Amino acid sequence: MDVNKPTLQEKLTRLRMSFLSQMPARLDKAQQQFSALSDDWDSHASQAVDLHRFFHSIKGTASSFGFTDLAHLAGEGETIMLALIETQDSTEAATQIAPLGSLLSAMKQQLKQLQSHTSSDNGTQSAPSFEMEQFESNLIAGKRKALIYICDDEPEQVSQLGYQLHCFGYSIEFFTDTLSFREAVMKRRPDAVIMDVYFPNGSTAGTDELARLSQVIGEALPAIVLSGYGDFEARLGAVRAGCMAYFTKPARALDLAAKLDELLEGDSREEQLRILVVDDEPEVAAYHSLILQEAGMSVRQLHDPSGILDALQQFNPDLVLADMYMPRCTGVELAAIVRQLPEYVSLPIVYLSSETNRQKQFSAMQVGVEGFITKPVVPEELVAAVVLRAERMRTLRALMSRDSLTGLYNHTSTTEMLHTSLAQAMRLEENLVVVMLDLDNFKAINDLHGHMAGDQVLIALSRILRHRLRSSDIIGRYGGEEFALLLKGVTPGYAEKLVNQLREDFSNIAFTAGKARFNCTFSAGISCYPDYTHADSLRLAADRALYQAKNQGRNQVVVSRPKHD
Ligand SMILES: Nc1nc2c(ncn2[C@@H]2O[C@H](COP(=O)(O)OP(=O)(O)OP(=O)(O)O)[C@@H](O)[C@H]2O)c(=O)[nH]1
Repeated sequence: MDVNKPTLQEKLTRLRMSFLSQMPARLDKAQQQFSALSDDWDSHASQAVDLHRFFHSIKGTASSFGFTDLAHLAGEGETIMLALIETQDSTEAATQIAPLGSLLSAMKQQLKQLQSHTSSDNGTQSAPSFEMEQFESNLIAGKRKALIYICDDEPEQVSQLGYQLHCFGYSIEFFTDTLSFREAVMKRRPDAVIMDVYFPNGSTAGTDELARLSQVIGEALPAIVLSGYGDFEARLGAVRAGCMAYFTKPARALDLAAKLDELLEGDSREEQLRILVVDDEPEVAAYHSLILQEAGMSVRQLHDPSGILDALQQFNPDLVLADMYMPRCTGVELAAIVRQLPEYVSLPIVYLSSETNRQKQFSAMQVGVEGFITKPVVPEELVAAVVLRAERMRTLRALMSRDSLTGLYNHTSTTEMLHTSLAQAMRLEENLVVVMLDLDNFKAINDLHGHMAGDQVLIALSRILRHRLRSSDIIGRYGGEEFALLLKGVTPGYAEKLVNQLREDFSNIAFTAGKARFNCTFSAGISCYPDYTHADSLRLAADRALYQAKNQGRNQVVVSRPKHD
């Protein structure tokens, strides 16, 4: 762990302090509004709504931050103001508002106490009543190249396999004996292990070592057995050591890569869930964002609901988490605006509010929102509620936009993304590289080795692309054996180098079909914005470059040099 990096607890404490530091000014303003309304309700009636909002928002924020007494006082103020606004009797109002004077004093008193506690705790006072530390320890690990340890006493048998796994995008380290393997695990935990069974120091030394290690470190390492033997004893040893899969030699790198991906929680390139948090209170938005970010989600905050259209277009969220009461427009109105847009009719919207009135919650949901989460939220529950709905959205979207064989974006969505990525590149004034990539002589592979062997090649290429490109890059299966890549913010020269490296690595992957072994290559054409400024011209330029690569003998990359757009 990076000791200089603030922990979740420290970040939350900062937010809470920031909230407290703004309270005196907000209380002063509330005091002025209260005095004005007490003096002359009719002339200042519009301020009543503001004062109600003040109490409502302090109730929600204070409870989120665990300042329960302050939240309770604000809740009393909210009730008084609501009754006053609803009765609309200005003669009664002046007397009914009187208790707010002592309530505001009590809030100031409470604030002083909180400030002295928080500063004497040196900023480390524990946040809300829930188990933040436990939540922190359950966080999803960040993304990086997965580290795989291969332990086999006959390195020559696995070196080729290791090399091919490296081509798929894994970081590989080899060990030839169980002792050095154990030492390495104790120093740095791998993401997964590929372990032989038989070693000179014992016929089941490999799986015995895994079993021993799992006792020492308290959990089984994600492990695959790769053994020359497939007998019952060896398999039983693997099961008892908690191994997830068993392969006998010789194993195909593609099959091992598929199993490793499965072990490493499915698709290691799975994009983060994108959540748009709409709340006019910056600290509250930051607080909820922090919880969702720490759980591995990508979060954007929007404090002014009028920015919703741009935020939807630019961020393309999987879910919107919106406050219900905001000054410019309410959460209900916001949801109705989103629902006016055909492309967002199924986007999940969840309200996050301290509104506890069931009737109000119910009518707020009539505009087609997915749920209602009441503040203060327990982080685990917020994450669970958001993930559940956002993932459902992802699944639906994937069915519509992904190719079923490779899981990559299909032709339609790749074309759409070319347009949106180009618009984004123009806005950010950064490059956008388009790569059209086509397998060489693929028809011959199908004809010689069968359609299923051809499918394995397509899957292998898509796997390499997913492993090796950044999650911000777009990878599409543009046609049968044609792929399109959209690489953001890179130069054509960098893209050429990258694609050439991919081309070389891919050409080294050995495929098998029955007894036959074969390799496959691809050719690629590259074009770049701003050299070309229209989606069609970008794609056509990359296509022309690809055509040139094919004509020049295949297995090469050509960059389009523009004459005119
Ligand atoms: N196995 C398999 N083959 C496919 C799939 N989609 C398209 N193909 C095949 O891809 C082959 C493409 O052949 P061609 O367009 O002649 O190109 P090529 O043989 O790769 O030759 P060049 O592109 O000129 O190097 C055809 O045989 C298609 O049947 C698929 O999903 N699976």
